[in-house]
Amino acid sequence: MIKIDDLDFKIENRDILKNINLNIKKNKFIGIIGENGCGKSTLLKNIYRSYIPQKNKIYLDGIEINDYSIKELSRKISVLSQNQKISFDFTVKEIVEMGKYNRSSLFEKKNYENDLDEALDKVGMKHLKSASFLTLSGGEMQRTLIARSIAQESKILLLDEPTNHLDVRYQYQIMDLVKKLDKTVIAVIHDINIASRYCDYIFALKNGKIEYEGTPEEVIDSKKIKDIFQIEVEVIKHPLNNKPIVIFL
Ligand SMILES: Nc1ncnc2c1ncn2[C@@H]1O[C@H](COP(=O)(O)OP(=O)(O)OP(=O)(O)O)[C@@H](O)[C@H]1O
Repeated sequence: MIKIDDLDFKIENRDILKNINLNIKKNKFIGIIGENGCGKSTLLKNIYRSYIPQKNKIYLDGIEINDYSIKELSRKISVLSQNQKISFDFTVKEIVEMGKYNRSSLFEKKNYENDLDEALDKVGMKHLKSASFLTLSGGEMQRTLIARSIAQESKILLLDEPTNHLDVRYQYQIMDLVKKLDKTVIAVIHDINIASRYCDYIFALKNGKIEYEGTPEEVIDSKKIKDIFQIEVEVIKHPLNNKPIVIFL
């Protein structure tokens, strides 16, 4: 579904990403972990074309991403980024409606209202659909933005720190919700235990390179975590789901 061949990316002559190779299959939940500044957001930005790769090396369904129009790309990919600031006083429903701008034909508009309600229902926000977005709590805002990406009907969801600023309950609620969406997800995740619980496959970046990749069981290992984050940890198995969990020493 998404294939990246030997991507390098420079900003102001500095190598930010080096020799990135990824091959992401449909409906997999992919995590990207790594220390601050190692290039995680830059990698996502290359995928959603906020940065234009300096060489054509990112393919979506076999087609180089620069060959898609913006509208075509927005039908394929939705993005929840770290700095998505909405300063105008839109209602929750209006925010979700923005996800629909890429569906403009009369045929596609037929179920418009239903689709909006369904998206809001999925994230438990239907009762707040007339509320002002700016008055929502952080968790409600995040859920509204997820409803917008549901309305967008894209098959791929890119998330840059989706649990940022959320309390523990919302962190798990949002991740549970995303996991159930039946989409291909690529998420930058800071919390290693959350990455372990939700990801099918993890890429660990170090200085702009993929240092380790594999299932959570393969990547979340005390030596590898020390190498990536320079911290001492012990890795044990979660008593209920058997996933690796990190205990900070
Ligand atoms: N527009 C830019 N101009 C200059 N440098 C940039 C720009 N965008 C990113 N960088 C640099 O590229 C490096 C990688 O940044 P990036 O945001 O991808 O890291 P990250 O792994 O997502 O970090 P964090 O975990 O802190 O969000 C950093 O050193 C950053 O300062």
